Amino acid sequence: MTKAPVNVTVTGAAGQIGYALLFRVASGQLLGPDTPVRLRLLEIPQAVKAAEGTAMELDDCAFPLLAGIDITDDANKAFAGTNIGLLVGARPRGPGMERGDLLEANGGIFKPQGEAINAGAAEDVRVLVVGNPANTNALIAQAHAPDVPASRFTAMTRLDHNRAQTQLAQKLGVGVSDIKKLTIWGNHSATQYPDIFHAEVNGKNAAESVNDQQWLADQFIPTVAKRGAAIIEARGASSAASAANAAIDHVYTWVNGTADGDWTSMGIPSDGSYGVPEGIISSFPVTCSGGEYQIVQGLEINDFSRQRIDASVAELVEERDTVRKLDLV
Ligand SMILES: NC(=O)c1ccc[n+]([C@@H]2O[C@H](COP(=O)([O-])OP(=O)(O)OC[C@H]3O[C@@H](n4cnc5c(N)ncnc54)[C@H](O)[C@@H]3O)[C@@H](O)[C@H]2O)c1
Ligand SMILES: O=C(O)C[C@H](O)C(=O)O
Repeated sequence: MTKAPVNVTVTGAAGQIGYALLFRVASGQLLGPDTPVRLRLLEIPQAVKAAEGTAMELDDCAFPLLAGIDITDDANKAFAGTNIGLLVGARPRGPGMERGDLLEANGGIFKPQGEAINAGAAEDVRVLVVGNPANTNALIAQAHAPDVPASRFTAMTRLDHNRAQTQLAQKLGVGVSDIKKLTIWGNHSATQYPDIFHAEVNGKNAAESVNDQQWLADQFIPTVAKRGAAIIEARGASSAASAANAAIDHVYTWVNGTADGDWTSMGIPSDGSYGVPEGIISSFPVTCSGGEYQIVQGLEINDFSRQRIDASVAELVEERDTVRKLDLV
């Protein structure tokens, strides 16, 4: 190892996604084969032992890039000096819980984690929130880290992006890498809008190649938007390996850049582009370069897309207003 290790904090490390994620981070897939990592695992006290078990397994892999593992139930220790924060641990929706209850319960997690990031993270810290409701949890954390640039707080819609890519490739009988410039707009929820109007399939416009408005409206969009629920129904548990894979993709692309002639989807604080109210964390098409992302500008939004983007953004505004009333942002 010649480079200094990058500190990667993973919350909810003993959970399902944590188990699918940590080995890939430690093997170099998050940051590349030349970058050593030091893992910081944050768990609630009852799950620290399970996290220790995972750490034993990580040790047993003898990953050359793994410079060390710290395990704690203290957010301040977990985020001290961290460069990359993967915020996976969240409170799942329980029986009889309303959306507002869920947001309040998650406020109890993401507020102190935002404060801990503000207090001690490295200057270049980059945060990905995976734990649901991811966009608004990211907003809560960001609101409590006033000294960190807001742009460093992102929410995961890469899983939705990857899902859309495969659905479209299967419809057209092409490979996933033949598809470029897909966009997920809005919230990581059933209101999200997967947009193929600017996507390209082997250089041709995807919507024109599909040429099937009914498939788009009645199959493609609901399949992508409700895929999480379909996985829960089929597995009896929410997506874990695919979510971990998307987290790896999100950070890898953010740090290493998008390919020429392509873009990706990230939940990021809106700068007002495309009529999305400033400050809410909404998914946009972005290009990445030099460790920074930029919203793709100048896309023409047709009426079909406008309605759907507006509906998902309205849900995000409602979530923001709920957490505002709870004094969480
Ligand atoms: N954005 C996405 O695309 C996406 C996709 C799949 C799942 N998710 C979400 O990711 C989250 C995690 O999923 P999972 O399957 O790993 O759940 P899980 O229940 O298996 O694991 C969650 C872990 O978080 C821990 N945890 C709870 N509160 C914590 C806190 N304050 N600090 C640290 N750890 C804490 C729990 O002890 C548990 O080990 C869920 O909210 C899920 O809905 C998001
Ligand atoms: O955990 C969930 O509710 C679903 C998850 O966000 C997913 O998209 O698979």
